[in-house]
Amino acid sequence: MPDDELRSEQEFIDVLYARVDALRGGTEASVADALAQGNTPMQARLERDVLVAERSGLLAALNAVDGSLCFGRIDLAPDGSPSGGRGGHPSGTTHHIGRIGIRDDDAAHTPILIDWRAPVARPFYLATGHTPMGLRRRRHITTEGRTVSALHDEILDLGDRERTGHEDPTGDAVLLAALNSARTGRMNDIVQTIQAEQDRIIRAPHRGVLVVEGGPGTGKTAVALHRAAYLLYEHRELLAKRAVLIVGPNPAFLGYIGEVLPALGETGVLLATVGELYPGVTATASDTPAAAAVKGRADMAEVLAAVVRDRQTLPDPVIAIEHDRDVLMLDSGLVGVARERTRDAGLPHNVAREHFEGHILNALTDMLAERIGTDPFDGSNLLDPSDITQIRDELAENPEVWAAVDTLWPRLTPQRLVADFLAEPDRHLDASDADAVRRPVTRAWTVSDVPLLDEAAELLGVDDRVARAAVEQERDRQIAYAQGVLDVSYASRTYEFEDKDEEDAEVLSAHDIIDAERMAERHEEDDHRSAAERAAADRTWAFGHIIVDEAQELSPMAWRLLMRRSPTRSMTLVGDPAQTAEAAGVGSWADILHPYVEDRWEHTRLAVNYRTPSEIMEVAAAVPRAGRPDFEPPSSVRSTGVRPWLRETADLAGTVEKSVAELAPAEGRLAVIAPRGLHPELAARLDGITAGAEPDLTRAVVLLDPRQSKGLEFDAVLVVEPGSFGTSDLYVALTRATQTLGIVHTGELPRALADAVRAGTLAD
Ligand SMILES: Nc1ncnc2c1ncn2[C@@H]1O[C@H](COP(=O)(O)OP(=O)(O)OP(=O)(O)O)[C@@H](O)[C@H]1O
Repeated sequence: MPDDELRSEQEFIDVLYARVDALRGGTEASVADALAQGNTPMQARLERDVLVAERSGLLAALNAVDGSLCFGRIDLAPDGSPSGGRGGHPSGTTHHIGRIGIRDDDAAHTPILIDWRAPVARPFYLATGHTPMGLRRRRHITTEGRTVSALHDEILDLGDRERTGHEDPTGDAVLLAALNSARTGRMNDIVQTIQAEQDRIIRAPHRGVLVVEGGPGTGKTAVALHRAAYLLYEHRELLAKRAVLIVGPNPAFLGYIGEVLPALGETGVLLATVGELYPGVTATASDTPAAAAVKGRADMAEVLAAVVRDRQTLPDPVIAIEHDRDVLMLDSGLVGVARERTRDAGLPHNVAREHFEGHILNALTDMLAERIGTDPFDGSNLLDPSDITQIRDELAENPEVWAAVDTLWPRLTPQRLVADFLAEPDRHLDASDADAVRRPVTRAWTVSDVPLLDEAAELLGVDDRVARAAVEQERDRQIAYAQGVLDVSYASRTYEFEDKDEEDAEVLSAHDIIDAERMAERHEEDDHRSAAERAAADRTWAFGHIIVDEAQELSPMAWRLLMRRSPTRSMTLVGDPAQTAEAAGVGSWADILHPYVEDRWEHTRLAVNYRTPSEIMEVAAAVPRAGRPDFEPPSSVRSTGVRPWLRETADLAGTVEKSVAELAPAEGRLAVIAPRGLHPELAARLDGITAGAEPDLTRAVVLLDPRQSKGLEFDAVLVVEPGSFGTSDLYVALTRATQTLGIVHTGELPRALADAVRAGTLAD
C-alpha cells in the first residue's frame, strides 16, 4: 500500500532528524562549554580552539543540510536474485542516501544515512535495469521540510514482482520536476538527480588536469561544484589544509553558484574571479577588448621581464661618489660588470639587489684600496685584509653609495612597475598595442591587470630582509612573553599548592612540560582562520585543487597565474569553446595546457542539455552553425512544445516593456539581455528591474548584457537587438532560458535568426 510506504519513510525521517537534533544539541553544548572556559592555559586553549573549529564545522554542515537531508534509498537484491549476483545481500538490506552521512548513537556507530559521496551510494546514480549493480530498487524521496511528500521508485530487478504503488515508469519524473521548477536566482545542488555521465566525472579518480567540455546547460558548472564536494570528502585531510579554489567569470556568477557547496555541507572553499586573486588589489575599472587581448597575451611575460631589466640601469656616463675627501667614479663599464654578475645569479629583481649591492661595494672598495694602498715603487698593495674590511664597512655607511644603488637597481613593487609600464608602454610594445593599453598612472586596476601584477610579483620577488628581521624580533618578543607567562604560572603553582598535600604538589604545570620557545611556536600556530581564508590573503598559496569554470575565457597570462597557485596541477577545467567571448581567450585546450602539463591531461565531454528545451536549442544552435556547418549542439533532455518568438518593432522600449509583461513567469525569474548601450533607456522603462555591474539575480526581472548572462539561467529570457551581439555572445544569450524565449529587434537580424523565421522554428 502506498500509504504504508510513505508512512514508513516518514518514520525513518523522523528517527533521522531526532538523531540530527541530538547531535546538534550536543555539538552546540560542547562548543558553548569550550568557549565558556575563557582564558585557560595555552595548551588547553589550543585544544579548545581545535575542538571549537571542528564542532563548528559539523554544526554548520548540520544546519546547512537541514530540511533536505535524505533524498534517496537503495534496496539491495538478496542473494540468489539476478541483480544480487554473487555478492548478494540478506533480503531487506536498504541504505538511505543523504547530503551528509549520519551514524547512530549505538556502540558500533552504525551508519543510518549514507553520504552521497560514499562508494556504497554509487549505484544510486549508476544502476540501470541493464546493469543493476546489485540493486533491486532505487527510490527518490522528496521532502518538504521534514515531511515526506512523494516517493518515486524504479524497479531494477525486472524479475521482482513486488510493487510499492510509487513506481515511476520512465525513471525521470524527479529529474524533470527539478528541471521544470521555477528558478530562484541561485543555483541548486543536483545531488538527488546526478546523471550517470555526470557521476563519472564527479568521481573521476584522475589526479592531474581534467577537462570537462560540453555545450550550454549540460551541467558543467553543477558537475564542477559536485566534484569539489566529492574531492573534499575523498581527500578531506589534504584539502582541508590546502583548500579548494573555484574560479568563475564574474562576481555575479560566483553569487549565483555560491550556495551549492554550503548546501552540501562544504564551506572550506574559496570562490574567486581571476581579478580577485592578487591580495590587496581590487579590480574596479574595465578594459577595452583590444587592451584585454594585448594584456592577456603569453608574450607579456617576456615584455614584463624586459621592463624589469630596463629598470636595472647604467650610469650615463658616470655617478660620482664623494667619500672621505676622495671622489669615486662609478662608470658604465664597472656597473655593467656588476649588473651581469647579478643577473647571472637568476634571482628575482628585489632579491638580487643584495648581490648587486655587494658587487658595487666590492668594486668601490677595490677602487679606493688601489688608490690609497698602492706602493708607488713596486705597484703592490700595502693594505692588509683588515684594512680592506674597514674600507668596505666605511663605504657601506656612505649614503651616496646607497643613493647610487637605488638609482641603478631600485627596489620595485609590482604595482609601481605595472602602472609605470602601462603609462608609458611604447618602449616595449609596438605602436598599436601600446595605444591599446596606454593609460594614466593613477587609473584603477582592471581584471586583466591582475595577471600582470602577479607576473611582476614573480619577477621582482620580495626582498624580505627587513621582514625577516621583524619576524626574528617578534619571535624573540614572543619567547620573552612566553617566558613571562611560564614564570607567572610557576609562581601561581607555588601559591596554589603550597598548603596542599604532597600529592597535589606533584601536579604538572605548563612550566614542567613546555619551554618558552615551544610555547612561542604554539602561539604562532594559533591562527584561527580557515585554510580558505588564509589562502585568500596569500598570493603564493598552493591550493590542493583548483576548479575553473568558463575556462575557455581565460587568457594565457591568467593561466600562468592559476598554474602558480597549483604546483601539483590538480585541476578540473570546465568550459565550452563555442561560448568563448573574450578576445584574450584561448582557442584549444591543448594550446592552454601544453606549456604546463604537455599532453598529460584528460578530456571528458557532457552531451545532454538539461537546461534549454529542444525548441529553443534548435534556434540557438543555428547561430554557431552559420559559421561552422558541422557544429553539433548538445541534445536537449526536454521539450516544452512552446516555440520561441521574434518581434520587429519601431518602438523598442515600448515593445520590450510589453514583452516583459507577457513573458514574466508567475513564479521564477526573467532576464532581459540587451546591449549595454540600451540599458539606461530600458531600465527607465521597466519598473522594479535590477541592473548594473552586480545585479541582484534573486529579483524577478533582471537586465543584463550578454557577457553578464554567461553561466546563468532564467525561466524566461528576452533578447534585445541580437544583431549587435557577436556570435558567441548571441549563442550564450539564446541558451539561458529553461522555459520561454522572446526576441525583440529594430535593426537587421543575424542571418541564422532570419533563416529560423523562414524555417518556422522561430515564430513571428
Ligand atoms: N543531473 C541534473 N539534475 C538536475 N538538474 C541538472 C542536472 N544536470 C544539470 N542540471 C541543471 O541544468 C542547468 C544547467 O546546468 P549548468 O549551469 O551546470 O550547465 P553548464 O553546462 O555550466 O551551462 P553553460 O555552459 O550554459 O553555463 C542547471 O539548472 C542545473 O542545475
